[in-house]
Amino acid sequence: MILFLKKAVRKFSYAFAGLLDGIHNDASIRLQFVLGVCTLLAGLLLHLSLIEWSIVLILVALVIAMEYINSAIETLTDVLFPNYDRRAKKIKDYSAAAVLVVSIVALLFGIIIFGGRLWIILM
Ligand SMILES: Nc1ncnc2c1ncn2[C@@H]1O[C@H](COP(=O)(O)OP(=O)(O)OP(=O)(O)O)[C@@H](O)[C@H]1O
Repeated sequence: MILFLKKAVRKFSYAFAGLLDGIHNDASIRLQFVLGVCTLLAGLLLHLSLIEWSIVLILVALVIAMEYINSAIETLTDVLFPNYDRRAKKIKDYSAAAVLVVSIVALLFGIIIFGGRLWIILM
């Protein structure tokens, strides 16, 4: 049991180190964190409902997680293909497209949720 807990703590510390490394060394990840924090602050200001908070939190986490996966794939691709290679281009472009899809959905939900709240306040 203690061995299992030690292993779990070690795994968590690796994941946490990855989290911090991304924030320190990857501009795209940092940007997503900044946008995420701004979104959460806007949510606090606009007093979102429970269901709105649930959607916002899921989407903020999803976009940030996708950015981490995209960066990991980019790093791996750079190792596997140090020179120009059309397979590397495909891998990186598909990976970036995945982030784009989630980001567009998050943006649309943001417009609906935050736009709706502003509409209620301003009317
Ligand atoms: N080895 C390669 N072979 C072919 N095309 C590549 C290669 N590396 C990058 N590319 C192309 O250049 C684009 C940008 O790649 P890059 O590695 O600069 O990623 P990025 O999107 O700028 O991310 P970041 O700035 O976070 O590194 C890729 O989406 C891909 O189209």
